[in-house]
Amino acid sequence: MAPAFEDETASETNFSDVEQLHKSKVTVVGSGNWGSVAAKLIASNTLKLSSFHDEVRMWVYEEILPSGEKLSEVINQNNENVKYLPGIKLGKNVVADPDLEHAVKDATMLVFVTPHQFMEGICKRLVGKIRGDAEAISLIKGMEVKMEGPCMISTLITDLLGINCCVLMGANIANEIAVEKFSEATVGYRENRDIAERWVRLFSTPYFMVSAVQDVEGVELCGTLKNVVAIAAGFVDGLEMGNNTKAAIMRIGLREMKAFSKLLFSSVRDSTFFESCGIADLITTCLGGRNRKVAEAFARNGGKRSFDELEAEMLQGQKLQGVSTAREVYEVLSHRGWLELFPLFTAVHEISTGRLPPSAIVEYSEHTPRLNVLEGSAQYC
Ligand SMILES: NC(=O)c1ccc[n+]([C@@H]2O[C@H](COP(=O)([O-])OP(=O)(O)OC[C@H]3O[C@@H](n4cnc5c(N)ncnc54)[C@H](O)[C@@H]3O)[C@@H](O)[C@H]2O)c1
Ligand SMILES: O=P(O)(O)OC[C@H](O)CO
Repeated sequence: MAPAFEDETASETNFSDVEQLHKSKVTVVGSGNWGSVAAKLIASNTLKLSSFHDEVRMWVYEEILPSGEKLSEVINQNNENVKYLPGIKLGKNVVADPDLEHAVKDATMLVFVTPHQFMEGICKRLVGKIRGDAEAISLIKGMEVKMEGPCMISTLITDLLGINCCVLMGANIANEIAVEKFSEATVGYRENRDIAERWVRLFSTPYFMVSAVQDVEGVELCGTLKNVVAIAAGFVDGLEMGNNTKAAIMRIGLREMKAFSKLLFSSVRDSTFFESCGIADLITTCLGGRNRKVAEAFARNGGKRSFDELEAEMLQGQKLQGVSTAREVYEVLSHRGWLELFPLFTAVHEISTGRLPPSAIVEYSEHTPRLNVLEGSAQYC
């Protein structure tokens, strides 16, 4: 009887090996505030969905904590990112890994969620280190500006790593999702609806409702540009200009977001601005985001303390995206001769760099009728 038993065990093992081989393996590249919440969301789903491996690997940019311990080790001991998401359990199937190459090597689904300024360096380190059949999604709100022009982070990932990349953006203040308050998000995809649906399944929970639209650039530009408008909203708050002024800034900002997106990519759809990634993210960021908060402090101090100083003091290692995005947008605008067409975006950069006082945010935004020039206008790239 012994051999028969052995045979059965062998065939069961083989079957389970084959099953395991076909399961998607997820790695989250990034472990800041949103990166940690994304890992938590995903980890709750991989336990329930049979097409995914239970374990979710999370790459941690290693840091030594004031206690002298390594952040990655503390995350694995406590199942909690004590620096970037204190007080929240990530799920026991989240494994923090400080070795970038090791973290990604077996992954078939890569979730990129770091501050945008680090992504080019990370992608360069990953060339030749990931699986050829991997799929990616970027949760990163930001862009790079190259000699050739602006480059969205999803494009950077595709160009450097040779893999397809969707995006996920939305009205998603991480700390609220961490405690499971209801919100929505938008996946942007290029062609393959099946892959978009796989991402939707991986992220969706009863409190995190995800839908997909075929407009990668539109979704990603909404997430990127709203951070510039949030800086403007923070200036308005710091100057105590009131709700009407803030609403005006948000309206003008949305108009500039749409015009800029459509000038860069004629494929961008109007309807995308009505998804969670559009108007909803703009509202939540201008009400409760980090960009708004630090910009408010900047204006209260009359622009005398720099954003770098305030960011370090107020965010304790978390990073703003709006100031660098305003600079990147400004580079595109000045290179293409569009500065006067985007007075709000232009003013945010000039105020952030100290060339104009915070009060210029309203003076400069008076010229919005110029934007009419852009409505339904030609493509520039
Ligand atoms: N936090 C939110 O509420 C939220 C929500 C939606 C989208 N996002 C977007 O997600 C992206 C990531 O933001 P986050 O909130 O997870 O991060 P964060 O700002 O909370 O944390 C900064 C992260 O950068 C890491 N880091 C520092 N120096 C680094 C380096 N040299 N190389 C690589 N990494 C380094 C830190 O370890 C930390 O993980 C951003 O594009 C942001 O706009 C954030
Ligand atoms: O805190 P912020 O300003 O980086 O914004 C966070 C999210 O992008 C809101 O959706």
